[in-house]
Amino acid sequence: MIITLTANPSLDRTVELAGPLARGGVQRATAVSAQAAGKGVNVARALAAGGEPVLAVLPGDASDPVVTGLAADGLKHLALPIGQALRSNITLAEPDGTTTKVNEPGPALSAAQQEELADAVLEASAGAAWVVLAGSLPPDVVEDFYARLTARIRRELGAAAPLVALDSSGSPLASAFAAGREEMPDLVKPNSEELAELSGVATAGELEADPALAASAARALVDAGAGAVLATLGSRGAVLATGTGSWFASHPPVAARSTVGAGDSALAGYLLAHRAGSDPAGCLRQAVAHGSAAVGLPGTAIPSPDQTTPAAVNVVGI
Ligand SMILES: O=P(O)(O)OC[C@@]1(O)O[C@H](CO)[C@@H](O)[C@@H]1O
Repeated sequence: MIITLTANPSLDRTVELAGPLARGGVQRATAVSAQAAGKGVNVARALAAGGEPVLAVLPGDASDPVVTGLAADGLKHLALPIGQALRSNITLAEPDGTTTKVNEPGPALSAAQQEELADAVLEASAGAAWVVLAGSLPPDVVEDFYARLTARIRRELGAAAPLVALDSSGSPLASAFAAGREEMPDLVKPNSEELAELSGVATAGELEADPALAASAARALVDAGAGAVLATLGSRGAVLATGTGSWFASHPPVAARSTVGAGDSALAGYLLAHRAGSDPAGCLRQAVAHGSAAVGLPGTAIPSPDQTTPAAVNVVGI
């Protein structure tokens, strides 16, 4: 069983354009779609598609389109009413697969609502294999929310505490590394921009162009206390650093339709392989297979394992 927390869920609206995005112009959409989403929700969808029992925890009223969407899709979830509408995030998808995203800040959560959300995750997590803390934090949520929740899960659940995976950005991610080693995630999944920001050694472009540099930045985060670092490098693939080594994996190019949800799919692929008992290189292989498959799907669509091609992934020690 895996629990996901999406502190700032969204209704992802995808607008498909007939041609390249024209800034300042008026363009007609060729298709629109909407899906209940947010990073933890996407991870939960991919896990469920892989046969893993999941519970997606999120704030949201029962009548909110995100929550009704999850119910309609049959994804097991626990939504805590907040008396406010969740956000809509817009993806503008161009025919060549370029995606431009505009994410709203989301509704502010009061201190009591933050506490309720943390309590719900704690309660659901007892005995789970993993808890995935994912995405941005809504306005007014303390920036070290994830670090505090990690510490609380370990302190209060002791031997029944799940492993903790963190996929966030900006200060919620940075504060996990500012915290003590006992608050560090067992797995952290930065993209190249987040790895660049955290490590301060290079730009995102430099890390994507040089997997050895990305691996050394990831290893530095393991040295700082993270259990493992799965860093996705866009179309280049991903690197994994753990206490026992580091690896780089790449996939032959895919015809890109939308990169939205690719990182979430990669994290889910890693977790599915980990649950199946794979070694680190095997987990990385499935992460890249899932991420690549997601890129070939429209909007925020999330792949199932039979849509992935792990045999096509090349994994090397780095
Ligand atoms: O604003 P955040 O929480 O950082 O990211 C939210 C989001 O962009 O992440 C998912 C893709 O990873 C989308 O479903 C969603 O719209």
